[in-house]
Amino acid sequence: TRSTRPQRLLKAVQKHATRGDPQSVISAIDHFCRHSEWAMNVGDEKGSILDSVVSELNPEKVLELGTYCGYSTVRIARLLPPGARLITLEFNADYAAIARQVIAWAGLEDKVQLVEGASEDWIPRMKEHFGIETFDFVFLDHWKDRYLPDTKLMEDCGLLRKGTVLLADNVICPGVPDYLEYVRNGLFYKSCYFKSHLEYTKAEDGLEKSVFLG
Ligand SMILES: Cc1ncnc2c1ncn2[C@@H]1O[C@H](/C=C/CNC(=O)c2cc(-c3ccc(F)cc3)cc(O)c2O)[C@@H](O)[C@H]1O
Ligand SMILES: [Mg+2]
Repeated sequence: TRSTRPQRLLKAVQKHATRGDPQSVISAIDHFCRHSEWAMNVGDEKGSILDSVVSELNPEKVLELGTYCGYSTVRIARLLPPGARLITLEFNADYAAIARQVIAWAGLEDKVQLVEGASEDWIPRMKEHFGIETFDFVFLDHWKDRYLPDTKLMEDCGLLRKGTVLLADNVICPGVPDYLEYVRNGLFYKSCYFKSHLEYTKAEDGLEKSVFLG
């Protein structure tokens, strides 16, 4: 049977990227998505904004919601200091299998824990299962109607502390209106918008950075 797009993306990584070199993995995926097949990775333009937020924050404990093929997982993990940990949640077994191989090709498996399952099932288990008290940084890039309920769930589970940074992809395209209203007009966050473009296109999109006020 015909291969899937994530499988073809992984093949492109294995063909063009150097094992143990995260930047070459990122470049191989961006080239594949720009010149062969579009895929819903955060991409190079928004990825540079993601890089600057992570580099400035130097987080120890990171949570990613929605691994997909592991592109943003590699972007974030490559910037983390030794001993820092990234937990990424992915409930599609096929995507998780591809992402594990992409993360391994980049040589970042020691910094990353890919958990196969739904965010709403695993967010409440972060403390007892992973020994996580609070997260320093959360990247939201899963189903767009899950951003707001999962943010409220993280609050309720005490996983956010004063200064925790949430960075949300796709706040314009496809858009997350309920989440935006909550972090911009609610009382719990200081929020700002980073205008950019939808990955590999000229359409507008952007990232919303929201700092939890505790
Ligand atoms: C509750 C739960 N738990 C665990 N994993 C979960 C989960 N909910 C979803 N996932 C996982 O995360 C990824 C899903 C990503 C959803 N992203 C998008 O839909 C998306 C779409 C576009 C887009 C823009 C314009 C278009 F014309 C078409 C598509 C761009 C993007 O950047 C996107 O992120 C995917 O790997 C899914 O299995
Ligand atoms: Mg996205």
